[in-house]
Amino acid sequence: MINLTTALLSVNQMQCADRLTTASDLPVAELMSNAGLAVAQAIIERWSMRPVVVLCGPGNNGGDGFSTARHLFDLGWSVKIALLGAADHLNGAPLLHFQRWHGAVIPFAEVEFSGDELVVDAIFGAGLNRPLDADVISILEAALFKKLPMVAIDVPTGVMGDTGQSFGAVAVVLTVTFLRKKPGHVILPGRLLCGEVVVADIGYGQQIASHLGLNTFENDPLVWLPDFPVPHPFNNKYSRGHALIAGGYPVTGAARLAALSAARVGSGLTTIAIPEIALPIYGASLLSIMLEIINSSADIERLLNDKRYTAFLIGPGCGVTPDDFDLIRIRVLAMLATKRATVIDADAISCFRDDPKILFKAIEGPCVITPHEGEFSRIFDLKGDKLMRTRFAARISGAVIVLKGSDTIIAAPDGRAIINTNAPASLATAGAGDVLSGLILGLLAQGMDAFLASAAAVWLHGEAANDIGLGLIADDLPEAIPAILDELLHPH
Ligand SMILES: NC(=O)C1=CN([C@@H]2O[C@H](COP(=O)(O)OP(=O)(O)OC[C@H]3O[C@@H](n4cnc5c(N)ncnc54)[C@H](OP(=O)(O)O)[C@@H]3O)[C@@H](O)[C@H]2O)[C@H](O)CC1
Ligand SMILES: [K+]
Repeated sequence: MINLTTALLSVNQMQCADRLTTASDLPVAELMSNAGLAVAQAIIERWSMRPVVVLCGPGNNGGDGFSTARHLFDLGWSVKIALLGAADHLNGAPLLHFQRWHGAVIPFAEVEFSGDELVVDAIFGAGLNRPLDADVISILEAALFKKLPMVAIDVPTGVMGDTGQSFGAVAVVLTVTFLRKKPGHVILPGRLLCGEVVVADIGYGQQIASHLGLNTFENDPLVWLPDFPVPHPFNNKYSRGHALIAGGYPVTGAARLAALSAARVGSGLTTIAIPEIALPIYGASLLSIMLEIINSSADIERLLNDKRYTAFLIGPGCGVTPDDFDLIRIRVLAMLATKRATVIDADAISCFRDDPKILFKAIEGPCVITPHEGEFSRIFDLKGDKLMRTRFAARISGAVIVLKGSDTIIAAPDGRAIINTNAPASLATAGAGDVLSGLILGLLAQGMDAFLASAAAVWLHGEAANDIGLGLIADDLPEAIPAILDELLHPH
């Protein structure tokens, strides 16, 4: 069972949490009061007292706003409420909190932000279900134009909680959400629009998380560290697996980067299978990485039948010309036929563009496919948000899908998904993808579960890039892995 600490809540799961909680012990109005107190708390921890305007919508998000306004007012702050729509449309808990408010209330149309120095966005939250109307967009843009810091309740108005997509949202400084983050807090552009995210427990109780069927997580060692292969005294180089990479020619750097990465992340042995013509190039630059010459399909068969190889990688540097396609496809299918862990990257993905079903049908063992958006669209004809597309691709292919980007998503065929948030923009550089596929290969070679190995590799990849900083080139990444592993496995 994956640690639920970094689990993300869908809008439905949030509503389920509300129902489970209000059915048992806490009425919605009290949850709402606690929500307002949490928002007020987060504000006073970050800003000195100043005039605040709370923009309130017609539903429970607005209700949180009324409650926030009252808590700030009770602390001596100067607060006014701007209400979208008519007060007599309010009902339930929002109405109750509106009735407890005795300060100024102005209609949205009269908001000018004159004298205001802080804006609380309590217009729409989890209930957003369509693009914003012009009056809402203009008020948000007016606040932005006046450079007023904004605090969003639950999510910035206009951000879809389940997907991170924006329908007219503007960036806020701070977002206060409840019980757990939503996917919209970590997937782009939502992540960038939310600013700092504070998660408050407003009375749900942590045990409720285990009743919500949570299957989406923010990437963090908490999710996969228990399954991470750690060297131990009884290890020998054979017990730590043997990674095999199909080496390209004349593009040889990709496979070498992948091999170094697999070795650095702990694969006991790492071999690159290369055509004889490439021997001088590979041989001149590699020491601990071994080489196998393959000049015929019989050579490949011999290698793949050797059970000592525990995981395969094909794709980096394969070279995409039509006559290459057939050879690459044959090799991919031969690797998959062994049912041993296989990573399929780059051109080994693209070469199935004409008939992806051939690839999907051959996937019976642990398999990880690592496309960027372009390669993804060559084998998956899917529309919709990134999280849904990655999940669906995993389900129809039977592979773990690593859809790369600043918000890489790792999805398993069983529906679980992990969203990565540590990757710096400097990773958009040639060869970084080869390093990532090598890291995944190295962990698979040691027997790690394909889904968790992919998440761990994506996280290590981002951490290494953060350690290196600007000016990063892919060549630096494998050498940065030991320090990350040391920090991860031997925290100081
Ligand atoms: N126990 C609880 O429920 C708690 C909830 N919390 C807060 O509640 C919000 C979610 O509240 P909800 O009422 O479900 O939805 P919103 O307040 O986000 O939106 C209200 C309604 O507005 C309509 N809507 C949606 N999108 C738009 C739009 N673009 N333009 C205009 N109107 C829109 C929609 O109603 P319709 O009938 O018009 O479809 C929404 O229902 C959650 O975010 C939390 O902040 C508390 O935090 C905890 C307790
Ligand atoms: K909001």
